[in-house]
Amino acid sequence: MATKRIGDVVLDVKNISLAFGGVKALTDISFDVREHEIRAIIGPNGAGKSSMLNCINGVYQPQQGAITLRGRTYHGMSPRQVAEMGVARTFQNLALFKGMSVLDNIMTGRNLRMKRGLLWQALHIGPARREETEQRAVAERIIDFLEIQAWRKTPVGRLPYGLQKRVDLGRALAMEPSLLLLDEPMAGMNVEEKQDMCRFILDVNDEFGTTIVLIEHDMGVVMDISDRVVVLDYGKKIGDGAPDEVRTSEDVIRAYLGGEQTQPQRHRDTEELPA
Ligand SMILES: Nc1ncnc2c1ncn2[C@@H]1O[C@H](COP(=O)(O)OP(=O)(O)OP(=O)(O)O)[C@@H](O)[C@H]1O
Repeated sequence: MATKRIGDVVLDVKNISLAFGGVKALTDISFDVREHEIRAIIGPNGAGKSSMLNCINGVYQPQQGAITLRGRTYHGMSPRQVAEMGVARTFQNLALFKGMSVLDNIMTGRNLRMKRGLLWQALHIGPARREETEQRAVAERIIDFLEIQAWRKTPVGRLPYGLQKRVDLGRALAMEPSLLLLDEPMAGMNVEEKQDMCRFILDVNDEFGTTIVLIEHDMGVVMDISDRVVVLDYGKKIGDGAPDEVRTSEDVIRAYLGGEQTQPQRHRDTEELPA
């Protein structure tokens, strides 16, 4: 296998602090993400992982700090503006239209790329029709890539959970992102579904060159596919480095195992760090 080429920093997260009233979700968090990297964010429940992704895609506006994507620093940008800069995400709790087909759900990811307005699309004439045909071709290519051709006309709500997660990935890929944020892509999956999802994430990273930031509770998966890992605990960064460095860090082991006597609810059975 060819050596993976990691490039320059594309996302720079600097001194981010975010609070909800008295709850400090994130305190002074800094880390960077390099081109073509798979960067994981891990930590026990409530550590601030989803809040971090929500800052990166513009859903939350941190009270302090700055996020810079490819040299552009966010200043009160909306999620749509961040998406237009090439950032797409999947969600912990799927954000799909259950009654719509696989193809139509993936087409919703193309909306950002549509040049013609809604009126043109509704009238379905001339350039709008041509554009829709082109957009459908892209959606069909994504369906082939994710090996979900057999269900392209099936309403998403009828699919098993693992396939719904794959469609959610397809909807995000339809935005042709340069930075893909994955919020617990393996949650609720069986072993076989996890293996498939791992393969697709690695293929997206490899074949499209997409940079990926992912939150995941399954430590085996994180250690297998990530280039570097950030560890959060109670909103603070307690580790940052290659999977092997993080795995052997005393602070990280303490956060996962040490708290077990006092706060068992913060731990999930899939969360254990492998020996
Ligand atoms: N919209 C919100 N309003 C109020 N508090 C919030 C909000 N979002 C997150 N929090 C709080 O911020 C802290 C961090 O939550 P967050 O969901 O980011 O953690 P997490 O690491 O993603 O947890 P999990 O693994 O359980 O999904 C928690 O104390 C949570 O209750």
